[in-house]
Amino acid sequence: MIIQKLHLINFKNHPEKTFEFSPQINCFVGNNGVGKTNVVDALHYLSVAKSFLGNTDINNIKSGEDFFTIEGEIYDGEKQNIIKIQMPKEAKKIIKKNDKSYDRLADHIGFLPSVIISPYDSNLISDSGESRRRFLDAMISQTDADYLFNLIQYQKTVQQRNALLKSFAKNRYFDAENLEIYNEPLIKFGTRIFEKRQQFTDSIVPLIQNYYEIISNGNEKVSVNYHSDLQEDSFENLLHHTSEKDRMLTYTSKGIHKDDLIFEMNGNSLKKIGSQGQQKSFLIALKLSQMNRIKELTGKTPVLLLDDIFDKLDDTRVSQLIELVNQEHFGQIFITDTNRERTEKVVKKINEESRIFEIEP
Ligand SMILES: Nc1ncnc2c1ncn2[C@@H]1O[C@H](COP(=O)(O)OP(=O)(O)OP(=O)(O)O)[C@@H](O)[C@H]1O
Repeated sequence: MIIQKLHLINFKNHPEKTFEFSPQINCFVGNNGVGKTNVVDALHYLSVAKSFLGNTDINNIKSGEDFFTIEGEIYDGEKQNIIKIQMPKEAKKIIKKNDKSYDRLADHIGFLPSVIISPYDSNLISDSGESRRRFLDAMISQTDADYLFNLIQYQKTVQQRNALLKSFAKNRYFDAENLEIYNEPLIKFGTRIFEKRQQFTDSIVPLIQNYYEIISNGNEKVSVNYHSDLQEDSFENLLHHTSEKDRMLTYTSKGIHKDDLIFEMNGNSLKKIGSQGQQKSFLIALKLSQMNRIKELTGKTPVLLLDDIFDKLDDTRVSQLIELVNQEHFGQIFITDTNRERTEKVVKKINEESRIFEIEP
């Protein structure tokens, strides 16, 4: 997938801008705050119709304006497509492909797959298990439509079961049979999700380790372990054994909603002992592995968005990363950097066609 052109109107700090991209490497350079990340965020919108920074759509309309428009020309290997996202202040967001509106936003997901590596990824290491579960879910659902369906059903069932436990406590009453009604769907959907998460993690771990080894020049070893209550016992037994505890706690204490990914470096917690550069190298390895899997499972090469990628990496790691990009043919890449000289040096080393865009406020 190649983004050939991007046209922005009133998107964040950009009143109106047009970019014509190289099919290979594109760099946005300029001082802090000029709007480099904002351009990358617009590219992210073309992929999944939302910001990667977690901002609401309305906040992305340029201050004082009534709407924003992001328009992209995308070559899918056969033909040119126009994706247009319009966000009026007073109405709903509209997404059109070749002038036709999508009925559901979800129908657009998967047309232009992307992988973003940005400073905000550090949350994956520092935050609670919830952000890692969300990441795992997003990775799997990009290539498996059933997964999302199972997950939504599971989450609804947990909510209903928890509501029932709370109502038992409120009314000083307990009915084990009534609670059991929720166990069956919980087991059915939960076990499927568990198996898919386990399979996905198994498939991605060797890739992460390989990429990390290349970027770090073999300096450290990292590991990723999937932890789930369902590894201890069958979900049925777990629910059976914890029903008394759940009654006291008034929520479902065991299940895949408690899963986590454990990131380690040389056998210790990456969060505790990893330096900023090591953590960043790990996140890059993780995201490149995600890219590799999407490519393998969908046959589409995602666009790679690298926001502030070189910050905190030493020269050796930057060189290794460039070497990797050269070898693996990652497809179209977008890079932001405050340092034009460094960007020019990096781009020279990569044997691909490139364009550098100086972003001005
Ligand atoms: N809705 C908005 N309207 C106007 N300006 C906005 C809006 N949202 C963000 N901005 C501006 O965008 C700028 C930040 O842009 P961005 O994060 O893309 O900068 P950057 O070039 O990537 O900077 P850095 O090098 O520091 O990462 C800020 O000046 C901010 O005020």
